[in-house]
Amino acid sequence: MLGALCHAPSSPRAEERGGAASVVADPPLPSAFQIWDTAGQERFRSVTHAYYRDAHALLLLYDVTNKASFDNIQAWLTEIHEYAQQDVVLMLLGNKVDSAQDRVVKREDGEKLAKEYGVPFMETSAKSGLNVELAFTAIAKELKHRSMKLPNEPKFKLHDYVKKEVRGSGCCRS
Ligand SMILES: Nc1nc2c(ncn2[C@@H]2O[C@H](COP(=O)(O)OP(=O)(O)OP(=O)(O)O)[C@@H](O)[C@H]2O)c(=O)[nH]1
Repeated sequence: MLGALCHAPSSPRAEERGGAASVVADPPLPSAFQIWDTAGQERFRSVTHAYYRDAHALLLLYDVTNKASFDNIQAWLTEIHEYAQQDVVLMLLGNKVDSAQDRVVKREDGEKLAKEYGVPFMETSAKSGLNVELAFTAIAKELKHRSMKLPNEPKFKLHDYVKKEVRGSGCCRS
């Protein structure tokens, strides 16, 4: 699954492209975000990039109980490199950590992959809510800081923020 975030301007300029509507940020200060959930399945791959090519941020999710979803991440990253905006904010999320007994992808594997590609990483659970708000808050803060570019404010560091705020699943990390 791939989540795409776009700044949503107050009067959106939506463009129909190949059947997909994308919203482009016009004003420098976003007041809201549009969140798109795109299909993660291989058979939709050829149309998915139409949904995320104008996105300002992409949340790349795999399922910690499904090794194939983790193995797909590299292909997604290659795709994103080709089709997404050059300065798109990326975040890798290992979801379903509430299903500890079914876990097949270790946290360390996610961390390693994220490090390889230089993207922030955290494990999440849509079921328990673990780190879900944090993931969106971190992306929102990054996009806000980028669009405001206040010269006297210290630069927001997404990686550092995520490292400081991230919570573990309860079993292994506080
Ligand atoms: N236990 C658990 N189940 C989850 C979690 N997130 C999603 N699910 C379940 O996993 C299944 C698939 O969820 P979807 O949200 O459809 O997955 P998806 O990745 O969007 O699927 P695609 O449309 O193929 O991209 C559903 O049955 C969800 O209820 C989670 O954090 N924990």
